[in-house]
Amino acid sequence: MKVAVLGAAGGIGQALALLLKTQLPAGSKLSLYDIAPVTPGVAVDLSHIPTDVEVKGFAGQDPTDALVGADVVLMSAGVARKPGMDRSDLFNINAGIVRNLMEKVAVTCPKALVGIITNPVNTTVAIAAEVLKNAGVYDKNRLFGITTLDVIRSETFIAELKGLNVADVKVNVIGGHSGVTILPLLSQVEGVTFTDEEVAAMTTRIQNAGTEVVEAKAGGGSATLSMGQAACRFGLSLVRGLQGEANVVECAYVDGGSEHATFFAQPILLGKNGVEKVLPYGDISAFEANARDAMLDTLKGDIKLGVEFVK
Ligand SMILES: NC(=O)c1ccc[n+]([C@@H]2O[C@H](COP(=O)([O-])OP(=O)(O)OC[C@H]3O[C@@H](n4cnc5c(N)ncnc54)[C@H](O)[C@@H]3O)[C@@H](O)[C@H]2O)c1
Ligand SMILES: O=C(O)C[C@H](O)C(=O)O
Repeated sequence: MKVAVLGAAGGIGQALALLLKTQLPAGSKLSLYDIAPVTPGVAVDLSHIPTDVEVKGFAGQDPTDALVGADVVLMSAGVARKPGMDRSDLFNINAGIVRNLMEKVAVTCPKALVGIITNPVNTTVAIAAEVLKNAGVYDKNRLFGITTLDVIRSETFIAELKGLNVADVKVNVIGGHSGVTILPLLSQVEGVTFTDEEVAAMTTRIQNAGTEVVEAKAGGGSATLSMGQAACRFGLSLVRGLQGEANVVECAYVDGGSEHATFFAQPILLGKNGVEKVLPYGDISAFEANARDAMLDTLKGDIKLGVEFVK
């Protein structure tokens, strides 16, 4: 199994690479690419950790060598938010970065499962899809916007609020990955009841959690360590699916035939070809149905921006 991380010298990339080096199955290969010249050094550093995962690092303008033979590509290349910015403010720089990298993916490893971390995810995933379509290699089951950070935040915050063991808390988060498009389905959390006030406050906290980190880092970037953990969880789930493990389910932002929007985050069953099945997200409360319907214009606008950028 070969996993390539694009943006591997960055805050997320280095955390993710460390977690993958220690958690990928024995015999895996980890390929690190970034434009930053330090990247081969990051790989040498990681290679001294005694696990059976071979690490190679690549720097420069062309990711091709890092992508050859990749089964999974996780992309965090791009710029991060500073206080006062929205994720959509990253579009001007990150759209071109994602397009250029995806053009290389399309040629070098068109069958790889690709997980996009680079913001604004609602838009960059649409860009990635258009690039793959233009190259004639688009398979909607192999492209994912990684929204796992919203899931692990939900699990953490609910466990804290309700005094639960976080390992027992499972939450679906649907929609997209920014502001009102992040919708945790609190009504479905087993063994927990929330007052209306708690639902409103918890939903807002989860939607604003990225901004919470951006402000706390005071100009030093956005979530990197929690995102490294989230991307590792999702990347390992992709690998487990590829290896034929049964019942691997994650929420992700996919082109899954949703009635709501071309791309929509919801639970998916992962398998040997990526998305095995898009799962229904189940019954939701009136509050959640209203929030879902209210987000759709924003989400569709974000997607349109990505499609038009490539056209
Ligand atoms: N999906 C999510 O939930 C989520 C969570 C946190 C952050 N993010 C996003 O992830 C991205 C990365 O965040 P970060 O904190 O790691 O930023 P960072 O600045 O620490 O790292 C980004 C890395 O990308 C590299 N890079 C830039 N252009 C490149 C290119 N063309 N090819 C290869 N590498 C390139 C940079 O050299 C840098 O090492 C940001 O867009 C951020 O908003 C997404
Ligand atoms: O908020 C950001 O800009 C980064 C990321 O999308 C997050 O949710 O932490």
